Amino acid sequence: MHIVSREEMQAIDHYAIETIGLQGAILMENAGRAIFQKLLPLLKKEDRIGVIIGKGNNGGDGFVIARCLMEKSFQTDVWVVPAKKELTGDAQSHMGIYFRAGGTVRFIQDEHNTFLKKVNEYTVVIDALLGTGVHGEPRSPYLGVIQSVNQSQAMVAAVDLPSGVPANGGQFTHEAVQADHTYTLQCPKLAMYTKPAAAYFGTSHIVDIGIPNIAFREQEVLRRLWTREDVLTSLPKREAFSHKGAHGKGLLIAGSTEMPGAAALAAKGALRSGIGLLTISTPEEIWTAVSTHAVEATYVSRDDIQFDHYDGIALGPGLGREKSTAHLVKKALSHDDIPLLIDADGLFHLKSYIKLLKKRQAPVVITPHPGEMARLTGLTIKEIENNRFQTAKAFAVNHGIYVVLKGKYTVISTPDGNQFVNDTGNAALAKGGTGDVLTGMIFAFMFQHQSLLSAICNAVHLHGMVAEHLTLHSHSKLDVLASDVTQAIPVVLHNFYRDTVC
Ligand SMILES: NC(=O)C1=CN([C@@H]2O[C@H](COP(=O)(O)OP(=O)(O)OC[C@H]3O[C@@H](n4cnc5c(N)ncnc54)[C@H](OP(=O)(O)O)[C@@H]3O)[C@@H](O)[C@H]2O)[C@@H](O)CC1
Ligand SMILES: [K+]
Repeated sequence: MHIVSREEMQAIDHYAIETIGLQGAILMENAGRAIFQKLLPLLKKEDRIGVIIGKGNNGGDGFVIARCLMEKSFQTDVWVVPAKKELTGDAQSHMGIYFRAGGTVRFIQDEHNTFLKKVNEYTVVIDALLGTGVHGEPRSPYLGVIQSVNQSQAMVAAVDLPSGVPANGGQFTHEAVQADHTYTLQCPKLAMYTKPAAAYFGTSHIVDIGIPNIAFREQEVLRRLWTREDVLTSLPKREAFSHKGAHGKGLLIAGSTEMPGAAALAAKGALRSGIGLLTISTPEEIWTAVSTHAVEATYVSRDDIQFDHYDGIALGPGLGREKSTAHLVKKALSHDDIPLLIDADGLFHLKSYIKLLKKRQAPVVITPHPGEMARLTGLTIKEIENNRFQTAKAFAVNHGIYVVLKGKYTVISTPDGNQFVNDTGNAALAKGGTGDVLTGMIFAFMFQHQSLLSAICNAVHLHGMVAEHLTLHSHSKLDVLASDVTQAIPVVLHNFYRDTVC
């Protein structure tokens, strides 16, 4: 499923209307009807419903929903913000259809006090004020209407976007509709996966309005959600006659005397995700501590590493930021025909050797959180968070690497500019050590998947699913530990393999 910017959505709409000939009024009819069908199970006959309509096409969708509600005899008031003559185009057409079908409306500017009273009495409000056409802070009278919707106790169902939320996300501080449900038309907009916009959506529903796929292909939208179906069709199949050497001989350079746990967690993540052979390089003082948790691994001293012996290298978790560990990053980068995964303190050192990235033949994957990304790019964390998609893509393309920018919605960017968003996981993962487990999972998958991209995306997806599994069955979001994540990988993998179509 594609994820689009406001401009891409407008271009896709335009293509569907002008080139394919699927008229705007038809798309609007499809949108309103499809939203109504999805909304219907949430409605009760005794509900008092207010449909609130703005002057653009978002309002036009509202007229279609109002007609569907009227046909099913729901108690509905339709409130219109602009004067009648301000409505144009498809919205005007659907207002006409609504009137000729027997509908009536009230204008907020004529009955402002009644609107304020009524909005508090509604049990359901349909927000069809502003959609992708909004720019900047909602102006009067929209701002006041948004405030009264937010103060009401009604369940708020937003059409396409909660009104006032910019479709492209980014920083904003103005008031916007706080929806309980948002019915996003055709495909998600960037706002759904960025802060602070994502918090306004409530439960998101994607509504198919019939725009043909060719419209997306023609616009070359390079961003999409990585779905459960993607995982099920790309999980690796283990050949009956395979042997341990066929599933990756990996070197994990991780851990320090202060952070032995990071090495253990990354190792456990890799071992639980199917790596064939794992060698861990940690300071010798902590071999015993780490090997208690990773008995299946072998160990190598930092001075004795033979980089060429491995199919891939992961480095960084708990490595430490001393100069003595920096040369390991340089050495790993210099062995340019070995795939490399860099995380945590490895990313700290990477900044000094960033030019080596372009010289490599084998792929590099980095897994920064926004703080690490800020350090690598020289931007602030705020700048990263406000432009997650753009900064991650620019870094991936400029350096020819895969960037896994972690967060509530982790964004995976490829060297050729494609981006994939992960929507699994929850706040149980907001804890030290869970990133180390993810590094281990990606590392193990790198050796076993058909493509590096599906290896990375599947690991991120399953890591999130493990958190969801834990909080659904046996844990709260507070008490999940990174070691719990490693222990629950098997049940989640088991469930996925049960459903797999590989
Ligand atoms: N195109 C299609 O095929 C389909 C589109 N569909 C639907 O159309 C929606 C997009 O429609 P849209 O482009 O008309 O924009 P929309 O969000 O309704 O509002 C624009 C109006 O708001 C106004 N306005 C802007 N900023 C403002 C502010 N800060 N404060 C106050 N007012 C502000 C602006 O006025 P202006 O500022 O330009 O004078 C303009 O009049 C989309 O989200 C989806 O729901 C579906 O029907 C499927 C088919
Ligand atoms: K809306």
